[in-house]
Amino acid sequence: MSEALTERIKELEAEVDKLRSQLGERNGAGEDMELTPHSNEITDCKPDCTSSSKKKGKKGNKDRPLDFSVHPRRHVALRLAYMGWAYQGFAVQENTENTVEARLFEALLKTRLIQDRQSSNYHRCGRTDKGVSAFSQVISIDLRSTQFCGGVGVTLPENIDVSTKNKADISEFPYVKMLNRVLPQDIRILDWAPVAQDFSARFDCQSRTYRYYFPRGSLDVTLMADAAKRYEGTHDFRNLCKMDVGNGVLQFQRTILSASVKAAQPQQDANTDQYDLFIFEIKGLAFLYHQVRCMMALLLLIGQKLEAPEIIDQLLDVQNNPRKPQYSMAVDYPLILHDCHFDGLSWKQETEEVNHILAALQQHWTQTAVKTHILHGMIKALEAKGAAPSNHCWLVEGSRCKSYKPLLERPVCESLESRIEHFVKRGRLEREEGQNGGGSHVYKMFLVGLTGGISSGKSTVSSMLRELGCPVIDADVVARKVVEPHTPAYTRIVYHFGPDILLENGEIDRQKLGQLIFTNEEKRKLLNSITHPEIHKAMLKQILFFFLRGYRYVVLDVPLLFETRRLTQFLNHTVVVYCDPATQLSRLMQRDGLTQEQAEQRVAAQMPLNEKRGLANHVIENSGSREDTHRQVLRLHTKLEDSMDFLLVRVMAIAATAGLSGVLLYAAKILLS
Ligand SMILES: CC(C)(COP(=O)(O)OP(=O)(O)OC[C@H]1O[C@@H](n2cnc3c(N)ncnc32)[C@H](O)[C@@H]1O)[C@@H](O)C(=O)NCCC(=O)NCCS
Ligand SMILES: Nc1ncnc2c1ncn2[C@@H]1O[C@H](COP(=O)(O)OP(=O)(O)OP(=O)(O)O)[C@@H](O)[C@H]1O
Repeated sequence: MSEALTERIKELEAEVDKLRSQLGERNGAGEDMELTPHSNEITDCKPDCTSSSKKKGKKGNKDRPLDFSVHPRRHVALRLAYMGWAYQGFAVQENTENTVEARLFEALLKTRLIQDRQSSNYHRCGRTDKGVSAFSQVISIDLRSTQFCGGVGVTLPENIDVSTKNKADISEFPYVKMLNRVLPQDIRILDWAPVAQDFSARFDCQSRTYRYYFPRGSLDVTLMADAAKRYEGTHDFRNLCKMDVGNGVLQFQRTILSASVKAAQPQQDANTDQYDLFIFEIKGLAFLYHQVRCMMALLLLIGQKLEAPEIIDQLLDVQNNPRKPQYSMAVDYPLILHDCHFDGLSWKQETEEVNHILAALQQHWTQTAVKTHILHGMIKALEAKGAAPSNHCWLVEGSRCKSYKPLLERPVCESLESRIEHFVKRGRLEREEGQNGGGSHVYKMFLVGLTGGISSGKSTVSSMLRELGCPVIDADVVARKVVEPHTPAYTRIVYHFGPDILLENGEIDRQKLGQLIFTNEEKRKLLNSITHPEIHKAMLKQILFFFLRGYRYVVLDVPLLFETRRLTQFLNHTVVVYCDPATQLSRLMQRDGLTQEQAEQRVAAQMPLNEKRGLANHVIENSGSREDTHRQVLRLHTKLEDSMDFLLVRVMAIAATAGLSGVLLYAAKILLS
């Protein structure tokens, strides 16, 4: 009886072990679970935080609201490394929570380095797809700072007297340490750099380097290395990428600065062991969708001697081979965004943190290398028993046909022209006839007007759109710029409203001017007649700037859109942010510290919100929660991305012939006439 019981216990223990190991595997990056577990504690780390002070200060801090408006902000670049294997890609997506960016923002919020994503002035250097890793992804963002004495990238709080603050040489928040404490182990911040306010990780990146790792197998790596050189230079890569015409990509020329195939361990070059690892390394200014994986697929075919190296030249020759042959690209997991190059950034490392990261990587490497060698030992043992090693290349997606069909004899994908035709038919592209009969294509661009009543939530909505990557021009911000001292509008305002309207430092006293114009229609009209032409001119310059940078649409956040009507003729979409009158009034009083009478005067200075609602073709109802508004903004964003009702702004075509000044002249004529 007791023997049977012991036997049964053993069986159950074995079962438990089995289930445990299955659970480990199902957790995706199972190896990570065995690493030092990450702490979830820190929420409000002070610059001098140590583990003991952290423990003391933690309790009670967690849910205490933090007034971000009394802290300096600092525009910084953060460099991060991640193992992308367990993630659905870098950028946030609507249909999954499992992205690197989602984890990153959770950490930024948890550490209270940002108030929310919308107001964080965030840009990323590149997107990496599902399964792709990065050693040097760079983002730019505004973080809370300790620097009341200013410094590179620092913006001091507006509504507190910084002269009362301690300006001694106080150290900055330990950004790297703070974030790494709350990030998952497979995402690490490496270092940070203070950057100028206008720095953008997206637009200021000089070049990007990708690496693709692969074992030698039965590949002829020397042939691959020679072939890789053929990628260098500026070529049309339409046959070596996924053509993303639907997202406005019509130009497939890209410049590759260098391309090489080399042994991962230099001394292995001379060996012939099929288990040695090699790297395809490629540096370019910018890359097309799936470009590196297509380039690697071709190299793998060449390495297997299924194609000659000349196939690269043939596929880059789009005159003779205008359509991409059907082929599978290389798999995702060996690809890594190895480096993003920026000029003149002064990266700051936190030594202790780098040591931690290194130790964690060594631990991870040990586990993985040991597993690799266990597998290697098994393979070798089977080979020694006479098993025939497979010549199969495991790095290409999809199944493999028994007999190889050369690329140039395969069925081809749709041509670029027919893809463009498809989108022309759907109204997303327009054909431009050239003077000598030749046709070119202009991607249609459009303007979206976002408006509402005072304090109805325009800025709230426009921040959400910005966060989704939409370019937004805020008329209130522009209105402040155009009345800075010594601008033409400033001079005219002082002339008409008198020097009493100025603060001691010579700037316009906005509160005083507000009191004057919101209680007097004539004065309001006078101010509008001075400021509005200047505001429209400045906005126009920004619109062109965005279009010339390749944006397909721009959102104009203009409170008086329907009152002035000057811009409405150029808009394809108008969006009104609505909220019920009582909510609008109470939010306005609360935000601006106004009496009910003052708030009512300001509301009355504008077209009734109900009327505006009737004039718009999209309405965002913002009387409820921010989450509710966010859901509506996501839907609006999808509509804009898919929009087919375009107003063609032909500035790009004109820019090509007349240059930017020509464009400005042309557009100014339209907008300011
Ligand atoms: C009157 C001024 C100095 C008050 O400045 P203040 O910093 O207090 O407010 P801010 O500029 O942030 O505007 C807040 C809101 O007031 C409303 N508002 C602003 N100007 C006007 C106006 N002329 N008529 C009706 N509503 C206005 C808008 O809803 C705006 O979003 C300033 O608004 C101004 O210069 N207005 C004239 C320029 C203008 O029309 N701006 C609106 C953008 S087109
Ligand atoms: N859904 C919401 N729930 C709670 N508060 C909100 C919501 N939407 C906006 N607010 C708050 O209402 C106030 C007005 O919002 P916001 O500044 O976005 O309005 P606006 O239309 O841009 O104002 P203005 O016309 O003055 O520029 C702000 O204090 C904002 O934080």
